[in-house]
Amino acid sequence: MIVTLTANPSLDRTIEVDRLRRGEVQRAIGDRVDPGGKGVNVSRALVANGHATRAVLISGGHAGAELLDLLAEADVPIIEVPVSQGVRSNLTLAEADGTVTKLNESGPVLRAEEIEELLDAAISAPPNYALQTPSSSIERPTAWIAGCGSLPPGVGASFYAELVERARDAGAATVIDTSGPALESCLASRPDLVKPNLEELAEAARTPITTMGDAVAAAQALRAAGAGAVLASLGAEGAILVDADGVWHAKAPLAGPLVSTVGAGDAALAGFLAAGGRGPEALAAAVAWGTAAVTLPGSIMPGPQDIDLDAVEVTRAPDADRILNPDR
Ligand SMILES: O=P(O)(O)OC[C@@]1(O)O[C@H](CO)[C@@H](O)[C@@H]1O
Repeated sequence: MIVTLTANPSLDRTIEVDRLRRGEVQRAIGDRVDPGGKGVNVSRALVANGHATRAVLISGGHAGAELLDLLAEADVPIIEVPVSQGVRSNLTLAEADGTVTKLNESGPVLRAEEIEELLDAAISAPPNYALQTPSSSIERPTAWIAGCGSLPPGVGASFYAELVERARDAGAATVIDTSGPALESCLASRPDLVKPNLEELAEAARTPITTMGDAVAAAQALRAAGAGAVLASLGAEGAILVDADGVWHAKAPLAGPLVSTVGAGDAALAGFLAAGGRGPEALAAAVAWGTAAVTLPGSIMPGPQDIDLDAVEVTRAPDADRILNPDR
């Protein structure tokens, strides 16, 4: 059982244009709305692949109501914490050449009691979630709690550190996927895993990253600061896993044209957790799920029909001199 916590979920609206021309009135050539927020996406990907999950998220306002409807349609089990201000809407402008411009609102201001309820919901929601199958009821204790995404206004940077400590007391492993001060301040609480992208990794380690060697050194710096393992997504270069056993790199070719990178990191994290949450097999799954996600529109999460584990190449001790390009 994997519980995700999204303190700042969103209604993700994608508008497709041929080419974005700033300052002009343009007609969309396509549009779509997806449920959004990083933890929400992780749960959506898990559901799409038949894994037990619960998405803990705030709810409120018109966007929040639409978000809940979309999650119900997708059969994503949720635990909602109603808050006084409305859930945000985020906008993606997708151009025909694959360029994506994303405009994320800051989100509702949360009150102290709402923040406390959110933490409580994540920790106490699912001690023994019973998954019903036709013949039996399988007990699934919470294996992982995934704290994902930005923190809305009013939520202090120590939110994820608090989550990690409470989860540890409750016997669950934790992964944190966030950026900036929220990422930096959770490290001292020793999360089992953090999942930065290249930019977030460079920011947290306070070092520019140009090569694979730089990325590995930055991941090692995050481990030295307290993270048990670092799963860093590297765009077209796949991902690296740096843990107590060493360094692995995994990469896969795209099975079709690149359509949207939005949510690909979330799909990768879902794949990693679904495959056990540690070691090279989980890294391979992360890259297979993330690579599948970028060939799908908006933030559609890949299902088994999209994911090709056999296409992933995993190597130990990757070439340190390899130049990394964050763009796919
Ligand atoms: O503003 P945050 O919380 O950092 O990111 C939010 C977000 O960009 O992340 C998801 C993709 O990873 C989207 O569904 C959502 O709009």
